[in-house]
Amino acid sequence: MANIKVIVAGPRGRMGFEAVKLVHNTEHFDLVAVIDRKHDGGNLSDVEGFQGIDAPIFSDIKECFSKVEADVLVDLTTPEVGMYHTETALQYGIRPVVGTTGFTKEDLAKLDALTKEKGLGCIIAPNFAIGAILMMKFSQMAAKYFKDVEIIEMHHDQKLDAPSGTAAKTADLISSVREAKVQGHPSEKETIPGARGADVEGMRIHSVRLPGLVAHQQVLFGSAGELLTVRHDSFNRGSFMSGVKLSVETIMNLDVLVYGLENIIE
Ligand SMILES: NC(=O)C1=CN([C@@H]2O[C@H](COP(=O)(O)OP(=O)(O)OC[C@H]3O[C@@H](n4cnc5c(N)ncnc54)[C@H](OP(=O)(O)O)[C@@H]3O)[C@@H](O)[C@H]2O)C=CC1
Ligand SMILES: O=C(O)C1=N[C@H](C(=O)O)C[C@H](O)C1
Repeated sequence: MANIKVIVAGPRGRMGFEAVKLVHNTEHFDLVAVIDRKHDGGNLSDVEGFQGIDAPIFSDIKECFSKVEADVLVDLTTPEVGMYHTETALQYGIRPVVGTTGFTKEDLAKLDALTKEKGLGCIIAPNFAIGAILMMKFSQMAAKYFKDVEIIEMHHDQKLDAPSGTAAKTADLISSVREAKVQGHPSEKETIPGARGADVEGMRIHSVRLPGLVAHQQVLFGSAGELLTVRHDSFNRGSFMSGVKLSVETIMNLDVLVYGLENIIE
């Protein structure tokens, strides 16, 4: 079988850097280009940290798709840019694997429609780490028995979106089995706005941002006389790479939108 031709958007970023190395080091993947707004027209091998990794650099994604033959775009940028890149990839017949978070429900609906129209696979992965997928699945299982849930997600202080994509997806999975319930005292009042966190059908999400953190989440389930905590920690970005690899391989056989790796992990 031919190698899978991959473009990475955001190569100098914390995730993009790891993804470039993954693609470069995977025998059946070829890194055919990168999207980087700061080095248009150059070659990645001339950019600090990428010595020996040969790939043309484009700042304009449409120019890149017009000139380079590719199968998959791996996007690791920002919410607005990521949405534009994903839509453009689908328009050009290229399958997007999107790690970028911060997409709204409307964005997801738009991409679902576009994926169907084009008959192309698209993976939106709020979290690529296997442990994080299990943490979300275990939380979904627990929510069937515990209706009172608080999600605490904790990230580095350079993160742009809140809540995290993982927390939003966890809330989604929990909502699918939990009847909406207003938690806490019915008459509770916030004397400082935001004290009780974001409200998703009565469950609460709290976003912590601190230097030193990478990506962490705990889901607390409370009931009379007991507390269940489900927790996951990513200590480095290497933790996400097996999920990126699996996504690039799997997307070649998909023709629908997949939101969350729990849908493709056996
Ligand atoms: N799904 C998952 O498992 C994970 C997802 N993420 C998500 O991945 C995304 C990237 O995270 P992270 O690597 O930490 O972020 P970084 O800020 O380290 O990297 C973002 C990259 O996007 C680039 N970028 C920003 N704006 C543009 C633009 N207009 N055009 C082209 N490139 C642009 C930046 O380049 P420049 O230097 O020029 O600004 C930078 O290289 C985030 O949305 C994050 O939430 C993160 C970890 C795991
Ligand atoms: O920005 C990050 O770092 C991460 N973003 C993703 C998210 O928003 O859930 C995945 C992981 O938590 C790291």
